[in-house]
Amino acid sequence: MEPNTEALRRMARIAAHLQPSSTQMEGSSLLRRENCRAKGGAPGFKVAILGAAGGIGQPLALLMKMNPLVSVLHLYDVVNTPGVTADISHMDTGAVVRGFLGQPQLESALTGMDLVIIPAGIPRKPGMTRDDLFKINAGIVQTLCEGVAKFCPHAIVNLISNPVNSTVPIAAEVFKRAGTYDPKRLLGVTTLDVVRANTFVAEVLGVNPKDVNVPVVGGHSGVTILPLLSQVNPPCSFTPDEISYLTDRIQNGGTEVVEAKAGTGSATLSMAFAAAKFADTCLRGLHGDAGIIECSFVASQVTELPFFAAKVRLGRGGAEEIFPLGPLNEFERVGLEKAKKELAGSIEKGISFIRK
Ligand SMILES: NC(=O)c1ccc[n+]([C@@H]2O[C@H](COP(=O)([O-])OP(=O)(O)OC[C@H]3O[C@@H](n4cnc5c(N)ncnc54)[C@H](O)[C@@H]3O)[C@@H](O)[C@H]2O)c1
Ligand SMILES: O=C(O)C[C@H](O)C(=O)O
Repeated sequence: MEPNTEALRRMARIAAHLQPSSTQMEGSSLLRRENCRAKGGAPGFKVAILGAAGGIGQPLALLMKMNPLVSVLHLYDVVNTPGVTADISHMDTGAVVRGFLGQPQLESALTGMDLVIIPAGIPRKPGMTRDDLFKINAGIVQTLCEGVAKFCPHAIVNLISNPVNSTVPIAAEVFKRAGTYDPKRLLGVTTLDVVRANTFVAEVLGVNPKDVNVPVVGGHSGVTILPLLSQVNPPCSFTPDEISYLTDRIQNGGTEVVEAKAGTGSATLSMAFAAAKFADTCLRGLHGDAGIIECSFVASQVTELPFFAAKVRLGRGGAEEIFPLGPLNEFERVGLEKAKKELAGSIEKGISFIRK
């Protein structure tokens, strides 16, 4: 390559990196940037985290910065993103990190994104249910999803904010109203239930959790969290006492953490791990990898309810296939009826929040 061609390319790369959105909160580092030869952007996907300065958002940002499938990472919050962005951006991995602060910067945060992960909203304190978060989080999710509909309508959305059983229907209604709804691209994140189930089942079996896969269906709250212990992979059996212990522990894993944190929040680190795992499966699906299957709370016809968590196959279009629940034992059939009863109310509450 001619030396002057390489110099021109370098200048172009620097100019591209110094576009307005990348400098919004970084004025003081501009001079130092101008001395850089180039800022290499790896090929890959563009990912935004909304709520990036929070308990989940920060470790999730760290994990997404480590993901080789991510080329650009946008960190948006209503507080503290300058510090989080400066910190994460020093990691020597390929993804270019940009920070965005407050509603006026939501457009820049979202434009061009392939995947939007939403952990924005308040967490539980001891004694609260996830539904107690509805009052505040419903409005936050509505506003952010209105932004997604406007600025990156084709992005895949991973919704973490609780109560997931209601916030996913809220997001669906926002997208329908905007005319951008694609049910395959809206995924409620229930991976933490699977991560917990794998961990607790592995403890009982005395094996490595990496070698265990427990399908968890239904929703993400109390009895709606339905682990299918009859379908554990690799196949195994449990005593009635083990089934009762495991079901209870998986359904109440969130509360276990809320109580242990004693008023300072809910699961953040294990959740960031679970969210990063789920986001990675979505990106691998977008990338065209085959056989990517995870549980997620999605629009579905697996039951008579409009939304249900089940195993889904992730592909270029998002949740491209939703698998039936498979054969359930009597204990699971009873659990399914309880789950559906509670889920119906939570879904309706989310839908009517937007349709009101
Ligand atoms: N789906 C799951 O499995 C799961 C697991 C754990 C927690 N959660 C939920 O995730 C949410 C976040 O939990 P956390 O522990 O990170 O809480 P947190 O309070 O530590 O962080 C939330 C962040 O959201 C930000 N935020 C608030 N309003 C916003 C807005 N309009 N736009 C952008 N950002 C905004 C806050 O500034 C804060 O930084 C809670 O609702 C919690 O219940 C879900
Ligand atoms: O329990 C919570 O409130 C947070 C989250 O939903 C969890 O399962 O840890």
